[in-house]
Amino acid sequence: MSRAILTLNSGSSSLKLGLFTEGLQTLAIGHVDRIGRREAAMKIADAEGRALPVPEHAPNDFATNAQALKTALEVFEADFPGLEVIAVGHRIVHGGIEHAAPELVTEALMKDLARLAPFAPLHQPHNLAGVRAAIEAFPGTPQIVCYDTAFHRGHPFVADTYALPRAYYEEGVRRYGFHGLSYDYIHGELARTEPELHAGRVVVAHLGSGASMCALMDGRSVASTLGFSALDGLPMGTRSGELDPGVVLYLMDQKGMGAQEISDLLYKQSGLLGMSGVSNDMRTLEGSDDPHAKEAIDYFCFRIKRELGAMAAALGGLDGVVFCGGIGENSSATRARVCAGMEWLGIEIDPEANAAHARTISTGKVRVMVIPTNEEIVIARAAKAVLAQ
Ligand SMILES: Nc1ncnc2c1ncn2[C@@H]1O[C@H](COP(=O)(O)OP(=O)(O)O)[C@@H](O)[C@H]1O
Ligand SMILES: CC(=O)OP(=O)(O)O
Ligand SMILES: [Mg+2]
Repeated sequence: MSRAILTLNSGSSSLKLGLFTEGLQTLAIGHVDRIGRREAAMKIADAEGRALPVPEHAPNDFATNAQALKTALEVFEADFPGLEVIAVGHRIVHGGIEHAAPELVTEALMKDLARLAPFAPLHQPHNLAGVRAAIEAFPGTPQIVCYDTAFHRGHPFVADTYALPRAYYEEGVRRYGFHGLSYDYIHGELARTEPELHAGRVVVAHLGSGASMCALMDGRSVASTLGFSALDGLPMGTRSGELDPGVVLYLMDQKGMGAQEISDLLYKQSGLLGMSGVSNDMRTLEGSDDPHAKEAIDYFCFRIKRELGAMAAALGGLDGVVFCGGIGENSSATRARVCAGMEWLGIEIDPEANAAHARTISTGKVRVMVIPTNEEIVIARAAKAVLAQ
């Protein structure tokens, strides 16, 4: 029987599972896409990217995150019979002020993390449901959590605060930033393969269903476009991104909307979906000739460009840009749009390298790279480290 570490990562529309040896070699990565939609499906591949069998499943096996997780675990067990899972690592989106280092799950910790659910309603409840499901599936096995907010906790005060009365900052109304596991991975890859660039000023654009950008100085996060919740900054699949708080006051005062209604609007009906009226999925938008789909893409790219300028200012210059996440890794059109007209900042793209998704796609003084992110291995490393403590 071989021993393995399992990782779970519940995104807002997808679920990723990783299976690793104790030595952190990848055995398999499973991916359930478009959860809750008719096209939802699971893929599982070995370390070389070769597809492994997915047994027949009913259409509603992936109707909710919890169902998708149950189905995915069955697929893993069928493909790896007799496996002994020695630890399960989980991505938890929000760690709040108190939680940064990866840690073992206890009942008290689960309660504490559940209190943060209102800060990240699209993620935290799914994340915690994943932990509960894994406890049930692997009773007695250590469950380890690591936090998407942790990588940003060293932000300078000006990048960590809002201009509210001080008491709000003290009680936790801060700019946390997210996608920290992804940025941690990219920082590690840069340190390993591009040490000079790593020592410089790099903006990483994590563009998936959730999207954000992070300014790295010498490998440390100094600013992020996401703030208190996973709603700030860039527009996302179904989330508005940055919004004048006056809009929220208007919705309350003039339209009589309550908190739940506004929350649904901003988390689930806005962003690429709301603007286009077509889809939250970049692949669908790129294939659509609806003018509103085009406008949604225009806005997405414009905001990334604007934030890139802002982050370069926060860094006092720019040496590199890294694209990652489902859109960042796969949409050459988005990368080309974001980089167009940025020569003033030293950004120039080689169209052929960009179309081929090459690791380096730039010709100018700023190095522009496409690095596939790997939140799963970051979770597995954390789980192994906590096990060894
Ligand atoms: N080949 C592609 N071209 C354009 N967009 C893509 C492509 N493949 C994936 N995407 C987009 O990536 C996004 C999902 O990113 P991902 O990082 O998997 O999301 P999540 O945040 O749910 O983990 C979707 O908008 C999807 O359309
Ligand atoms: C924090 C966040 O937006 O996560 P995801 O990209 O998984 O939705
Ligand atoms: Mg994601």
